[in-house]
Amino acid sequence: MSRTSAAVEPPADAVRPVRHPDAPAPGELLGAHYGECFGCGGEQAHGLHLQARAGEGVTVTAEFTVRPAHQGAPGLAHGGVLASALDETLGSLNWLLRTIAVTGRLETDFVRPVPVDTVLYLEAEVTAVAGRKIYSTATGRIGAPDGPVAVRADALFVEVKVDHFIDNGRPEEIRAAMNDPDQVRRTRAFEVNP
Ligand SMILES: CCCCCCCC/C=C\CCCCCCCC(=O)SCCNC(=O)CCNC(=O)[C@H](O)C(C)(C)COP(=O)(O)OP(=O)(O)OC[C@H]1O[C@@H](n2cnc3c(N)ncnc32)[C@H](O)[C@@H]1OP(=O)(O)O
Repeated sequence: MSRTSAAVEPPADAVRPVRHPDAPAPGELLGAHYGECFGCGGEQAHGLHLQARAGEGVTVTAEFTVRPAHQGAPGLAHGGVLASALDETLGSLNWLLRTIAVTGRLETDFVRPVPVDTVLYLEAEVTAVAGRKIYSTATGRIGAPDGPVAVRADALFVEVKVDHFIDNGRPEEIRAAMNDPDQVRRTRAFEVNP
């Protein structure tokens, strides 16, 4: 059962997404965009530590293991954590477009409960682009990459300038990010125009 709303349906003038020529090759890990990111950062003790891998076209795959820190009901993943895993996987797609974008809307279907220790196999794809709006879709399967679908999502990301973060982020983290040569390099790479 999927009840996708019109807000995440591409408009008639949307175009197919174009993979950036410098996007990582299919099979390559994308790496974290920020060490403290709850979704992908290696420095967040209870984060998802999700690792996304480039696929063909504008697609990615990712895996996320549900840990005890991610529970909602006893022994089961919290729905918000599963939505975070979908959000992070969908967000990582924008790296293949070399576009900085944030989630405007995320519509999630929770199809099956996901027990602790389960590996969630995620796949995501950008389906269309209309100006600053990026439309994408994702599924998360349990047990195996071709296992039963447990969660799925449709999303609208909106392209932003790096100023979005500089103007809105807490100054101490922004300062630290700007002093981290690695973060600056990642951000510059994002800013390259196609
Ligand atoms: C060196 C130091 C610096 C550090 C650099 C770091 C680089 C990091 C790199 C990468 C980070 C990636 C992070 C990934 C993490 C996973 C993804 C997330 O969880 S992101 C967090 C959650 N999301 C938000 O916090 C957004 C909060 N919302 C906003 O800021 C605004 O609402 C925003 C930007 C989404 C839109 O605001 P507007 O003023 O720019 O633009 P308007 O005109 O409102 O919208 C543009 C178009 O989009 C539609 N739109 C916007 N929101 C919509 C919605 N919710 N539903 C439907 N349509 C929507 C509008 O109707 C409009 O469409 P029409 O052009 O008129 O056709």
